[in-house]
Amino acid sequence: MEKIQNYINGELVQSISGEYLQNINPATGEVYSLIPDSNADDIAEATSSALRAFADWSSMPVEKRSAILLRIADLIDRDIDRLALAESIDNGKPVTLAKAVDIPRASANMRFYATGAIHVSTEAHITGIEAINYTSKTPIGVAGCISPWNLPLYLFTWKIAPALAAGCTVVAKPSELTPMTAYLFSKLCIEAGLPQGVLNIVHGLGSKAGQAIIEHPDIHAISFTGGTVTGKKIAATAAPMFKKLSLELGGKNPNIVFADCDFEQAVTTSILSSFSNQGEICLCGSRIFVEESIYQKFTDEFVKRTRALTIGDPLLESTKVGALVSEAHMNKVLLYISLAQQEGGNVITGGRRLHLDGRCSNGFFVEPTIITGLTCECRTNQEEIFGPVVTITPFKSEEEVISFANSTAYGLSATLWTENLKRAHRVSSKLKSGIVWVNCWLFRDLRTPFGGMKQSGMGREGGWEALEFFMETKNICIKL
Ligand SMILES: NC(=O)C1=CN([C@@H]2O[C@H](COP(=O)(O)OP(=O)(O)OC[C@H]3O[C@@H](n4cnc5c(N)ncnc54)[C@H](O)[C@@H]3O)[C@@H](O)[C@H]2O)C=CC1
Ligand SMILES: O=C(O)/C=C/C=C(\O)C(=O)O
Repeated sequence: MEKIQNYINGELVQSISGEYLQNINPATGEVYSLIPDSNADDIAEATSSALRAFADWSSMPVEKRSAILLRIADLIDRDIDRLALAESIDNGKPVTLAKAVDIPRASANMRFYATGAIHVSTEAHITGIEAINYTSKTPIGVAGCISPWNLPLYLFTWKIAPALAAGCTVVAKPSELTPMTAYLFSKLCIEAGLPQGVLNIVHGLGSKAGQAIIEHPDIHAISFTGGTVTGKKIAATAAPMFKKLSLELGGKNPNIVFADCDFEQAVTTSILSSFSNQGEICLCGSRIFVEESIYQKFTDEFVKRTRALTIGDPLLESTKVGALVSEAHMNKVLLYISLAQQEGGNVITGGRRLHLDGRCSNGFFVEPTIITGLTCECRTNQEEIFGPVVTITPFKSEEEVISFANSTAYGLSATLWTENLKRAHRVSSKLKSGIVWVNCWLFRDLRTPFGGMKQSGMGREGGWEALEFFMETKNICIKL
């Protein structure tokens, strides 16, 4: 059985304790590899290695740093089939999705920041004839990057690329549920000639290895994507240490469909925003609000197309919905479906675990599920489920749907469907979300600020904001 290894000081090594955790294929329920069960000792070693590497990496000409990161991007592209297969086996997502979205985005992340860093510029402020102020931006030091299991290599690279491009060295921890592509990535870093210690990848549990990253006094910036509960815990540890924090947390995103929308586009994209990646994307539109006059028409069509989705073996080309990431997560999703029924909801399609035939008979599959008849205040409509479960609720007016949309503790993204430009602009301005998509969903431009309001997090990723996050700003005032 394959044993995943940590990547510390440029080498692949086992954890200091020599202990391993089991890695399960969620489509079959079988253990298929082992993960180092790393602890604070491994994090200490990784951090020492990152500290040693910092002087050379941060002072290397940015063009040279960029060339190394571009080589890594090229190697991701070269290995796309292998990485997509590994991602699908580790996470349960359809291999077609991993190949079309996850892996191309991982190389795009590397390329975007490798080239972006070359164009960083700083400001000068001329204070009359008396002084010149200029601002320098320098890498903050060792950064800690902690990524989740839903978009494993996609979000892992989304954090480490800006950190490395900015000149930081990194201690990173991928999710213990999906460690495989980060492990394969460490081999690509060695092949690309990334200097030793610049990136260190330590595998293991969040409560042990992850927590040790947050607590380590020589790690000055933490970039985290994951659940809001974990984000709060991280903030509680890191804030008194005055660490810089970027937290990209959960969502309970509204998908608002006005009667004047392009109906076909709204339904087609709503299927994607509800059930892509088994609904395990923090941007999924899990609360669908439909204007009363088209509520029945929308619901009928949406149900029809949901029932047509092929749930199956993630390795088959025909599969549109794969397995949920773990048995525990599947049980959480099923529990929310029961809760919805207790709260008076009608499950109008889906609602059950699926046992497929053949090799996937013990996999963690849940039918795409649509629930109606719930109030906005109930727990089903307030808490993040993070699975293939959506609710549909009718609304009467713009004011009403804005209050429905803003009624949760989250504020990550919102989608709205209307052909009326003025309405699109007016409603967007009133939505308390970090991201608003009008007549589209998850249409990404990596230059744009990405992140949430309220309990969806703090800080923004993407574009210059992510590069700046990993830098320290200094103003130098010269009296003339
Ligand atoms: N992108 C997102 O918005 C995500 C949201 N979630 C939400 O969170 C819920 C719980 O999922 P989990 O797997 O438990 O996610 P999590 O938020 O606990 O895990 C994300 C990452 O944080 C690490 N981690 C956990 N505890 C830590 C700690 N104390 N210090 C440092 N790192 C720590 C994990 O090892 C993993 O690498 C999901 O059901 C979903 O609702 C989960 C994953 C991604
Ligand atoms: O950067 C993106 O395009 C998407 C990010 C998605 C997440 O952060 C998530 O699902 O956690």
